[in-house]
Amino acid sequence: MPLRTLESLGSLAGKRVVVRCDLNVPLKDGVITDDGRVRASVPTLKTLIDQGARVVVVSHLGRPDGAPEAKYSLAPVAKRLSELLGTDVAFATDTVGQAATDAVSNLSDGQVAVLENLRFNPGETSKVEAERTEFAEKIAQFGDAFVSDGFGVVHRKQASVYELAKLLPSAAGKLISAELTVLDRLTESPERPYTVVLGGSKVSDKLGVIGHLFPRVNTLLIGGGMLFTFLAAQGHKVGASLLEEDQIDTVKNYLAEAEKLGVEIILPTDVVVASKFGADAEHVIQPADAIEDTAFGASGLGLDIGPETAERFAGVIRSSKTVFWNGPMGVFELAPFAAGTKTVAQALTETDGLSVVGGGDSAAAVRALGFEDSQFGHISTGGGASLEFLEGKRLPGLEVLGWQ
Ligand SMILES: Nc1ncnc2c1ncn2[C@@H]1O[C@H](COP(=O)(O)OP(=O)(O)OP(=O)(O)O)[C@@H](O)[C@H]1O
Ligand SMILES: O=C(O)[C@H](O)COP(=O)(O)O
Repeated sequence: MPLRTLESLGSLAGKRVVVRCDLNVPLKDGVITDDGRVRASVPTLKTLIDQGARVVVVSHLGRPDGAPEAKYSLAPVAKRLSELLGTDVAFATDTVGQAATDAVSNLSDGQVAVLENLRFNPGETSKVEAERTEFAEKIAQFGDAFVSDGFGVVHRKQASVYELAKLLPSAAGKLISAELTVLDRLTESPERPYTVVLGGSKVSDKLGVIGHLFPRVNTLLIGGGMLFTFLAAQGHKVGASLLEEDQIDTVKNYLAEAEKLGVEIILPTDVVVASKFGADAEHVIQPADAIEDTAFGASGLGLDIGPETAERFAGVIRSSKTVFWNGPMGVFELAPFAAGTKTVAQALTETDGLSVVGGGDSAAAVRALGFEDSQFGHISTGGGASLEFLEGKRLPGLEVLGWQ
């Protein structure tokens, strides 16, 4: 069955429409550092406003633990959304309490309200289906229809992504439809060589995906926080760098399996090792198998791939016909550790094949480093979501909308 699109909901004039967006943007001291995901939500919201719907926007931000935490408030996001839509946007200081009830009942046709962070409520991410359903029922009271448009979160079986879609007439928004059109090209006979570049810090999420990519790709380039688990699997010491010790055996198996299947996994040969996590940290370029052999010893932190590795990765990317990149190569937010990410981004702009960047932080990285969205084939709002889509997995947030 194909995905149910917005049109399948018929006229939404005068109806209350709950829209699940992924407005999980990077914030620094309460200021949005990259508004890409807010911009990406605009086409669907504008369509609904133009139809005269009463629009109730819900989203998560970060990973709060089921209770309010000021630094994860969606208030700055609601303000930015109002600027981008060119209209007032009401903000409710809770998700399903009195403030939300008032904000929704005060909406007139064509008006928008944003409710506070879904993940301030334990029901949103609960492992217990009944608890998720109970929370979804509370959100469902605010809508006559549900539009799911948070592509970045369709891989999560969470109340507002999955259960809510079963409680109201539901359909995918324009962002999800647009993302699937491009990502489908990467799953249906991609041009080869096909290279996937992986980095970032959500290491355990992404390590789980790697094995499933083997039948699909020719080369995997490993950078970012996950490279250290690979180095550890090869028997190297990694100082105080990010490491998933319980994944070392899995990674060993990956290395063996990749060799058997003829998939090339290219690991860094040099790493930028820092004395501490900070822009003013002392740092040196170090062979990847000698991370602890610096003045910082076992407290040294690998915060970027080294220049030799970056150039090697760039060469592979430039000669690929299809490249998918998820996760920064280093801590690009700190200038001394941005070079690897910049070299890889530059190479993606130079390949004559299809280049796709996936992930909130990856998209933020390329923009922060001065690249334009138009220099890439596509910038996906989904990090984990796009990766799991590429591995051919059935994603709950898409299945519930009819996608097969
Ligand atoms: N060596 C490293 N050590 C620690 N953190 C790192 C390292 N390399 C990259 N990072 C961090 O990884 C973060 C991004 O990781 P993440 O996995 O969230 O990326 P993403 O997939 O683009 O985003 P998302 O999954 O949120 O859409 C950045 O904040 C960056 O600083
Ligand atoms: O940043 C993302 O990839 C999405 O917003 C999903 O966030 P999560 O990994 O915290 O579920």
